[in-house]
Amino acid sequence: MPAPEPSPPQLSPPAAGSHSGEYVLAEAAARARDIRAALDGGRSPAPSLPAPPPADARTDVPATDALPAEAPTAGAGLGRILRGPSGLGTVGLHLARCESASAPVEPPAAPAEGTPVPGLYHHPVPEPDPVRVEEVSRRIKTWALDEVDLYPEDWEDQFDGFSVGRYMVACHPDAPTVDHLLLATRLMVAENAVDDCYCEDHGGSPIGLGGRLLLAHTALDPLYTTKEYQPRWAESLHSDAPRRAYRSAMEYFVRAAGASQADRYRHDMARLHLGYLAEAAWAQTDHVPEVWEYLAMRQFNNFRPCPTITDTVGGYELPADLHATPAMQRVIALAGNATTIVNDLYSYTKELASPGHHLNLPVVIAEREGISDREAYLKSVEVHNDLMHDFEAAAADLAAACPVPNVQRFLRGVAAWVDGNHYWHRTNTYRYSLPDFW
Ligand SMILES: CC(C)=CCC/C(C)=C(\C)COP(=O)(O)OP(=O)(O)O
Ligand SMILES: [Mg+2]
Repeated sequence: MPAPEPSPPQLSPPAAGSHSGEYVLAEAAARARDIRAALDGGRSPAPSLPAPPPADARTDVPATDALPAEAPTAGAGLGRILRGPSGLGTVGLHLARCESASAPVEPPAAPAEGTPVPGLYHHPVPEPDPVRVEEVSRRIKTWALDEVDLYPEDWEDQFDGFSVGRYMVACHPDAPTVDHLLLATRLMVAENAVDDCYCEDHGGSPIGLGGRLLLAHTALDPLYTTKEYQPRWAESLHSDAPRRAYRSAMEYFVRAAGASQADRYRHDMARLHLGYLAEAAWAQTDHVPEVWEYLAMRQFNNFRPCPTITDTVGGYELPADLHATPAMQRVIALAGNATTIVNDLYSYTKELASPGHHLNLPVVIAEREGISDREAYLKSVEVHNDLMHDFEAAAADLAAACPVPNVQRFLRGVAAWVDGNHYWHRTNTYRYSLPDFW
């Protein structure tokens, strides 16, 4: 008979009348501090990155600026929490700004094109640092071509048109270096390679998707098996572009991330793959889900894995216990959902023009609620706006309840990702155009 398990540490119940969410957060914060202290004597180190590549004057380009001081539509208190403090004497509170103090000031980038969806609640961001954008764009292309053989020559225009460098620089204004930005950029490219090649317009299909996704997932979450079968699995990771991209991007990420950050990412990617499978199952049977069912699918088939790496890309770590609290999970889910409905709105005309019956929120609302395409689109804008307001309120509540610096910084990082994601969709006129509804 196995020895009895030691009983888990008992948490004393919250004092009568105390707020249970705050109690959970305070306990989690204290436990995270204890764990951290036990592991490293109380320091809160940034995970180290792989050795830098050969000297290159622009490899570690510091940020020239962080987040906008105040979003025009947010109240001053909320804006301060989500976007960081502003005003005299606050420069030192922006981590990215600290490093840039002695850097040459770059001329502001020319404003990018693109019109925001009318009535969409969003926060404009400063033009991403053009020096960083150029460097990330150059290095990601070298990685795609030389390290993972990602695409044939005739896809080059689409790769360039995706503008992934601009995307990631806009979404991670507090990344300390270009090496940190590349962690996010490789993963973003790999995630899109899987979506395009397995699910969508570059040879994707719902048929057989489950098997393909599961095998690709092992590039993130390795197979542990017997000596006889291990080598066949290892070879398989080089056998197509999506798997080569996942494997390599994850290798870089794991070297930079803490163990719980890597595991957080694996969990978020399993969620994403589950969402792809539901979408594919509905496509196979031509099923149009109810609106709430569509929203549930889209909570999984979602940008979530991108904002949740904000701490690794920022060079710090949100402890697992704090990430796992219900309040933080709610903030993350609302942020992910808002960013993903932004995609449904900006990619609406592209998806209408694509083969098959592509589901997005306006399409599902029009069909399920029997209203016009225009009314459904405008209703989808309202759904997005409600999600954004709920995200901001939940983030502000959490920031007030849990004044732990890494929590505050993580919340600012998620908000920055939300804003950068909107910026990228708005300005990516190569890929997206708005419908004629106004
Ligand atoms: C980058 C990442 C984790 C993406 C996962 C899910 C995904 C592909 C989206 C949220 C984008 O949606 P969609 O497939 O509709 O993309 P496009 O509209 O084709 O840009
Ligand atoms: Mg879309």
